[in-house]
Amino acid sequence: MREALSEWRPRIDEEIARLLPRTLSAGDVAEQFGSPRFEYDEAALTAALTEPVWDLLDRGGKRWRPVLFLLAAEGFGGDPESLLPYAAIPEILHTGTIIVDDVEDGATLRRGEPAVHRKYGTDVALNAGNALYFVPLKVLTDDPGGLPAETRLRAFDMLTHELNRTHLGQGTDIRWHNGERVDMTEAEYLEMCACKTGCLGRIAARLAAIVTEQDEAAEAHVADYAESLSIAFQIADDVLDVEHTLDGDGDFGKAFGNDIREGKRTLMVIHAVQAASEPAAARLREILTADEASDKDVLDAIDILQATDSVEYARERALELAADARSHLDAVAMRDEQADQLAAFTEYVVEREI
Ligand SMILES: CC(C)=CCC/C(C)=C/CC/C(C)=C/COP(=O)(O)OP(=O)(O)O
Repeated sequence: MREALSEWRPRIDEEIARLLPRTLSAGDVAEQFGSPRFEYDEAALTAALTEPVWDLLDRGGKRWRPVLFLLAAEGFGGDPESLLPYAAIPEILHTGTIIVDDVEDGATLRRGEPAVHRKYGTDVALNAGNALYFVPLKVLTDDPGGLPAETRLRAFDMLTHELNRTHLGQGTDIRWHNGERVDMTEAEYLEMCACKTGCLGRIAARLAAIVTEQDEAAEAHVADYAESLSIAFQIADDVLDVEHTLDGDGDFGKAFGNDIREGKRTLMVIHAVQAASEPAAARLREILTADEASDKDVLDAIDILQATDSVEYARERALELAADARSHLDAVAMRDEQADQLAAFTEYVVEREI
């Protein structure tokens, strides 16, 4: 899987650059929005719209959603080379959501450097991040794959549905946070996660099925594979945040105790609140809802997660979700080589260390 990620990465970035030029010229603006009524300042346009986005893209990111798209599309018999413009869609959307998410969470670091809003201001970050949500619509309008009109409508319909659900999931998480709730059930948590995180994976998978004209059953199976994979990814990511905090590992690209300081409701937290003694659960809630958690608070919270075996529990759930993803894949008729690579993806997700 790691090979597929590094092999496709430069091609994916080329496509993103075609859709989002690093330097935005007045000509690009005219092409996209019609003749301007005044002379645009090219440097200002670039600074407002593309520089912050490329700053974030150049810092890294795994690009696993486009690779999932390419493998699934090839597995369904499509030509990945000619479908590359569609591969950029989930990455561009993902980039928009992490910029906005960092504003909403008050995050300090992203991919090892100041979050976009910390570096460029909240106004610039929100505007540039939100603008990314519209780029996929332009890809479908421009129609680089020469798709029939009804296929493009199917893709529009899918994007509308999944992006709405992403915001429903994010909204639910924000409400829990603002309401200082930590007593959600695991089922509620997994549903929130399926929306907030799973929908972006579903977009990559469903798009692959749609542009290669698969039937609805195949689209549903590959979407369910991607949803379980994405939730496993999220849980593994949350576990890594705890592990890297304990190791003091700066390479992870997030601040010490990032998730605990942000008061993030993770599967570990939900499990610990249920499994801990009343005083320990109350202490965990106090830390997660504090305006500012100290280093000692972070370590106390991690102690509670460990004492209740919540880190181990989350790791096991991530493994179960990875197995569930593989079972959905088994139901899809796909070329063996790509099906095997997509199955290997589920192992990569839970085994990765960064
Ligand atoms: C509507 C809205 C704002 C929704 C927010 C949704 C959101 C930010 C969910 C978190 C998803 C997640 C696991 C990000 C890390 O992805 P990754 O491990 O692929 O990160 P990478 O690209 O840095 O590798």
